[in-house]
Amino acid sequence: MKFSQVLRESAEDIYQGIFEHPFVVGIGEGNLHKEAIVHYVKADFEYLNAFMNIYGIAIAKSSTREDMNYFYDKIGFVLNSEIHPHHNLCEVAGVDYEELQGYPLPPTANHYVTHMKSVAQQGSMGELIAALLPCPWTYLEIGHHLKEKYQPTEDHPFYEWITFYAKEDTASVTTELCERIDKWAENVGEEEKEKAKQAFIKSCQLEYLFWDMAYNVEEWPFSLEGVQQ
Ligand SMILES: Cc1ncc(C[n+]2csc(CCO)c2C)c(N)n1
Repeated sequence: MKFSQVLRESAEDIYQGIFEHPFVVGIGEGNLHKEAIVHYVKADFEYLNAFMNIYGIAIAKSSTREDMNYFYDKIGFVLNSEIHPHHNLCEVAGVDYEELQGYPLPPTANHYVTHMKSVAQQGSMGELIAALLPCPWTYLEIGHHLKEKYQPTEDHPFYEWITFYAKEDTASVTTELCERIDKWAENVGEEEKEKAKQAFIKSCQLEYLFWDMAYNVEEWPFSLEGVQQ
């Protein structure tokens, strides 16, 4: 069995939990509350910045031009395309996207980003990819799941969000990262693979918790004023 399949199977319960999460169900049913949408976009804008930083770390760790070009290209995609689903959410919530930018990450989102960054800095290329993979892979499956279950038409409030993630682009980044990690796994021992699996599972758990963070409008318990992020 390919290593990417081992990873996916090890997280089956988390994927199912994500499909059933009230935020994800709320996208499908088109009845998400505004506070949750706003909280999600604020945190996700910063999450995407961190995601691009990590692609930058991947470039720093790359030894071939092909790898460098690959991660460079992915930064471009996050910069220019990942904003479309955010625009859809902002339209539904009736807020300007610019108003939701520059906020500190709430605790759970901060935890997720810190996990990915520390794995990226300290781990192997395989661990780095494992920590990043749940991001496109869970969204791709959410997109497919919602498309199939709710069969949204253009008048659905989250039609663009759902169709964006069910599209080819999210599928191809998932497939490409899987191919990369499968190739990496062919040349490393069990211990290395186990570390990558742990990084993958933790990111899956944190994907679930990111939805929870947004749905419950999670905040820091005390003011962050004067605290460096
Ligand atoms: C918490 C969170 N997880 C995943 C995504 C989806 N996503 C972010 S960047 C990217 C492309 C990777 O090259 C994808 C699919 C998100 N927006 N927010």
